[in-house]
Amino acid sequence: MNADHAPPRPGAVLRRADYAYFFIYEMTDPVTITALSAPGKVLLTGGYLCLDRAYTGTVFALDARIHVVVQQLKRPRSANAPAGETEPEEGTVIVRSPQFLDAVWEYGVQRCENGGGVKAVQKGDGKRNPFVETSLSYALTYISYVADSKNFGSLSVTILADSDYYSETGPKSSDDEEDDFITRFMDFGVPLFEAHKTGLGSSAALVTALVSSLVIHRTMQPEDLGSGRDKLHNLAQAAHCAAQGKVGSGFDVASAIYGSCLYRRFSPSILESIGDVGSDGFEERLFAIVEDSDPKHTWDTECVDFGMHLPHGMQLVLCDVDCGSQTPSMVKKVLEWRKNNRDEADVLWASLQNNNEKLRQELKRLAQHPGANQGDFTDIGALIQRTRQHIRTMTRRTGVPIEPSIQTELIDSLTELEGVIGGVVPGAGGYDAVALLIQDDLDTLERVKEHVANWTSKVEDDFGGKIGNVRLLGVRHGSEGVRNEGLGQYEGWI
Ligand SMILES: Nc1ncnc2c1ncn2[C@@H]1O[C@H](COP(=O)(O)OP(=O)(O)O)[C@@H](O)[C@H]1O
Ligand SMILES: C[C@@](O)(CCOP(=O)(O)OP(=O)(O)O)CC(=O)O
Repeated sequence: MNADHAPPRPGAVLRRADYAYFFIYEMTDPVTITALSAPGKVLLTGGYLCLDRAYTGTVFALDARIHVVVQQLKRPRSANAPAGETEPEEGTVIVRSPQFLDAVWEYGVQRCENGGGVKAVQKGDGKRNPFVETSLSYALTYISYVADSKNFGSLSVTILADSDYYSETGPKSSDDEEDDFITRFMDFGVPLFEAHKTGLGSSAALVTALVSSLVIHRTMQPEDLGSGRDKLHNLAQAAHCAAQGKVGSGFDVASAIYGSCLYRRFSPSILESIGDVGSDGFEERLFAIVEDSDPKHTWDTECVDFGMHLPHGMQLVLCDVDCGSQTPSMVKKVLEWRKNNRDEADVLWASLQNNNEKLRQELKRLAQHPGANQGDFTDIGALIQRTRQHIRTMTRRTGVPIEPSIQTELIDSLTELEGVIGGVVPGAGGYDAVALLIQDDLDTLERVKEHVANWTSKVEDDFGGKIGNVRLLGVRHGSEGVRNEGLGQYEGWI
């Protein structure tokens, strides 16, 4: 590393040595605490379709967010330390998720030979958290490569999640601002791995907030978040895919970074040859992926209209059915059916894409021209119904419970309520939470709440499923992606 390197010109494309400049000159006295959050998601339309780049998905970011606070426990060795000074002992990263019982993971930082990067190695024999572990390894590898230093000091990382990510949390008062504030971060009182997820995309929000906070903490300033967003997206997609053990469409990570958007996925080949942390040359491959510097594998994610809002007078709510579905096996079956029935699938996929696009355009038109519809969302309701018809065809033809009949019954009955515009099974569908577009007023909210509180199914499900308690989650449309956070809200938790 050359400490005499000249500062990069403002606006210049940064090279590795430039990062080293920042690390030496700007980061020798690093900020001691960094806090960021990233939102959960709901894929309103485009489930299964958006796995293929030929189609798109409309994804809404939610106001339920996962927060990560990084604190520097021990400063890294100064870059100006005299040559030959012995390296201090290896750094430690302690990760806590204090809302859950026994959710503490302690990692040693292992430097790998032959450019293999930096591996977070869990100490002790507690249950591993692959999303935390992989995010640490990927973020620390990237940071150490750009800063040309493997010295991080010791870090403490605290994860805090909004209540609606998990079903255990009990009904949250959704129209009482004060209650919402008091219960912002709940003590869930259960071990993390026993918590029932509501399907808002906790792992994507977590990975995004975790890698972003570490990179900002060590190689950028919080003000750089906007300009660094694309790189953080690339890093978070790579880490999330590795932790999941598969390349999904990545819509959840994209919305965690950019917020609500029309999403077209990246070409899977971009991440296919990255290899494992520790393999020879891993750090260089990861760097090329994050910096988008490999001309053979250029990032081609499209997030159109990101940060988009719902039309004035409309709100998005979710009704949790406390059941959950198995997305990977559903995806496998749907894709298999598509492969074996290509002609039929192409017609169905095209009809869905076409109608979903009309729905998105109408939402956009109304958002841009408040008052154009005089509060009448009938057209939106009709487009939602059409999309659902296609989804039900998909359900019948694939034999996968995307919109099983007990969900049809629930959504139909909700749609009949005054003020409810329409509802869908978002994402992969199944027995997950249903998403409703409603008129944004307290009476409608009250009607929905009451309806689901007294809900009992009267049909026999076509896939044998059962709905437990249905409850209106407190979560709403959030639109914004990853963002810096103030520290006041974490009092008592960090
Ligand atoms: N609050 C949290 N603290 C630590 N890890 C978490 C937290 N929330 C989620 N995770 C990690 O994400 C995993 C859940 O990811 P996944 O099964 O993909 O669910 P989701 O559909 O919510 O993304 C958990 O098993 C855990 O590893
Ligand atoms: C099928 C999909 O297109 C959408 C799945 O959406 P969900 O919102 O159901 O996802 P999970 O939270 O991971 O279960 C798969 C994908 O796009 O990766």
